[in-house]
Amino acid sequence: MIGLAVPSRATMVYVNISGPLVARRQYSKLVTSSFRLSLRSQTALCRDSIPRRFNSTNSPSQAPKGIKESNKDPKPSIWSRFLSTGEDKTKSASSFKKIVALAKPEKKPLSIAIGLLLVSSTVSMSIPFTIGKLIDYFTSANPSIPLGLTLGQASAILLFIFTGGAVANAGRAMLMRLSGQRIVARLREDTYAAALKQEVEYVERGEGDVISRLSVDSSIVGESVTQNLSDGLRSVVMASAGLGAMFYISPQLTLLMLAIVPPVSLGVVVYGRYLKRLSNRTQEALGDMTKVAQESLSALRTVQAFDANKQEENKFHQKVDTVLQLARKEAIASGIFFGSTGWSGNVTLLALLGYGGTLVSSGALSVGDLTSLLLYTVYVGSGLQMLTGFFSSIMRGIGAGVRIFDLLDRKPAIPPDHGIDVDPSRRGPIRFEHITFEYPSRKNVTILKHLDLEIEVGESVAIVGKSGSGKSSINALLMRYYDPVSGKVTFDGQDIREFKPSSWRNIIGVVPQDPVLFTGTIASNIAYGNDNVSREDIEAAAREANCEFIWGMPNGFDTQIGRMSLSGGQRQRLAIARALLKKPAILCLDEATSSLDATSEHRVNDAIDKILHSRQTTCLIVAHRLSTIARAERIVVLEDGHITESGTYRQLVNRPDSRFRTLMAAQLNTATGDPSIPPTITKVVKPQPEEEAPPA
Ligand SMILES: Nc1ncnc2c1ncn2[C@@H]1O[C@H](COP(=O)(O)OP(=O)(O)OP(=O)(O)O)[C@@H](O)[C@H]1O
Repeated sequence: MIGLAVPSRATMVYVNISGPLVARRQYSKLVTSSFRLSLRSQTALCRDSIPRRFNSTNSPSQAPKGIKESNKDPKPSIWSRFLSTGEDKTKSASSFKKIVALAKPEKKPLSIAIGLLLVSSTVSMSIPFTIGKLIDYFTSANPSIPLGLTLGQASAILLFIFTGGAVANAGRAMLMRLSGQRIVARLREDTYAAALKQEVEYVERGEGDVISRLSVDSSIVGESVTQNLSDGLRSVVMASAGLGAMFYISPQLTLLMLAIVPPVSLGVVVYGRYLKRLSNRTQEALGDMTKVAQESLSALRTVQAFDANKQEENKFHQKVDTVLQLARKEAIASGIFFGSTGWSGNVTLLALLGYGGTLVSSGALSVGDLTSLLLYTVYVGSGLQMLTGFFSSIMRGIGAGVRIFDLLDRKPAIPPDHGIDVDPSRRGPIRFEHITFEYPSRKNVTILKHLDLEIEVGESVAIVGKSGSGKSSINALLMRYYDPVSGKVTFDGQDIREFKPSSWRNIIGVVPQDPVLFTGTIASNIAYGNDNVSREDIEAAAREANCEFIWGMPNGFDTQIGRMSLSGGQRQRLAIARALLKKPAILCLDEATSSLDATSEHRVNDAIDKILHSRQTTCLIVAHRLSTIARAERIVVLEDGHITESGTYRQLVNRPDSRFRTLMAAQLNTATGDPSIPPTITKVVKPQPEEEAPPA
């Protein structure tokens, strides 16, 4: 086939045969880089934040939006794939506008780049003309050069012009790429900030598929405003300047070539739209795939303990297969598209050569002009082909933009910065007033039913109840991760919905069951979220939380720790220190000792005791262990969504028909297998002195 190559952006685009290659290369680049990026960022970003109830199996109710939509119509008609719906069109139009707006801060470098693009394209477009003139010069019996230049002078001028073109091209590529990367960086930061503002449910359930938006979608959008814009402009310049030059050389031959443009343009539009839809589905599928990988890799110990490698491989295989099926569809579509456009290009060239040959024979056209014209045809063809790529990339960018702007524009159900600030020194009772609550994702299940609970300032209250009775949900409401369906939670007589959630959460210290430690030093983990604290404050909090083990470590508070490098009890005490450093008005302990052995439990309880006795801190304790429960001044029993019993430990165990006693007896029986053990005595195993005491 015709082996002419014309300069393209990074590679040479070979007319007729390279279309499918380019498309395939771009696609495989997209898929592999998406996976690489997603996986890398997933692992880095989510290493420490696996939600407790995170579920990656995509039941229809939990599937991301796009997948849910595609599941609704398992057999869409061929045409429905090409045509956009009204809502889709509006979203795409607004996404396009926002993508253009993203480029605004880059106006200066982009304008320079466009100027350089025009220079380099003009130089490129002069090549066929020059080659034609050179052929005529060498084949003429009476050669002459315009302006009376010698061949040497003309060659020197041409070399100078081509060098200038190459420099302009290099400058254009550099400026475009840098602007693109800056746009991607801004987009990522904004997307990340928007994700952090969302309510926990949205992110934990993977609804926003934040990771693939951060990694893949932002790159696609960034590319579409810069690289694609640059390529698009270049191809427009190539196609239009090429056509102009062709008209100048031979209008008849140009009209012959133009006969092919309308059908190709229609194909470009249809193919572009199809690609956009396919690309959206591919992004969703890639998101699913990385979620599966992320979940199992972050739980590698469990996977290996259950010898579940094969099971995980199968799960991953299914997700990879979905991506592959979509890639197959795109491969078929691009094969048909590029095959047919390539074929039409070849036929046009042959027709031009045939008709042009007769014009040369009749003396109506010189050999040089025919050569120029054929070269311009290749340029125009290549320009059109690049426009196809440009169109489909823009479509892909718009699709990715829709997904990113969905998240950027999303109003969180509980905006963290709305409301009034809470004075950190403020103290007051907490009241749960007639609370009815259901999780937004399970609206048909009422977890709390008209629950009333009051906790006085400085009082410690333990909530007990069967597993799944809603104890942690009470904590979640207090933290304002959710709002009740009806009723209200008040602090010092004021509805907590009036407070700015970030400021409200700041006066609460939380010690969860499985505390998360972030990569960094012990000191930075204790000071987490607290920028202005001294080393003395950190050490004091650690001392108060019985974290003597820190003084025994080689680098003390500067020891680097990862998520898994401390024991459960040590992590728990570090979490207590972290909570204490805030000097919180309210402390929430969510099953802080439930997974610890007796020795660690004792040390943690000892730390809890100090808080209960020495501070004016209101404590809400969700606990299973008797040893922890008994420390609270008051115990409330949660059953069937409301409080059924309330009193001190002694009051509750001595009550006839005590529900608390039944609950605890069941626990003890399960633990010991001995139904005769009375639940009235809290036995705390005296620990062996195991750790170095902290310096006073
Ligand atoms: N994010 C959530 N979305 C939907 N349902 C949830 C969510 N979190 C908890 N649930 C459900 O709400 C109910 C109460 O859960 P909760 O965690 O409050 O119970 P719990 O008493 O703390 O249980 P446990 O003692 O086992 O930790 C359970 O049925 C649970 O499956």
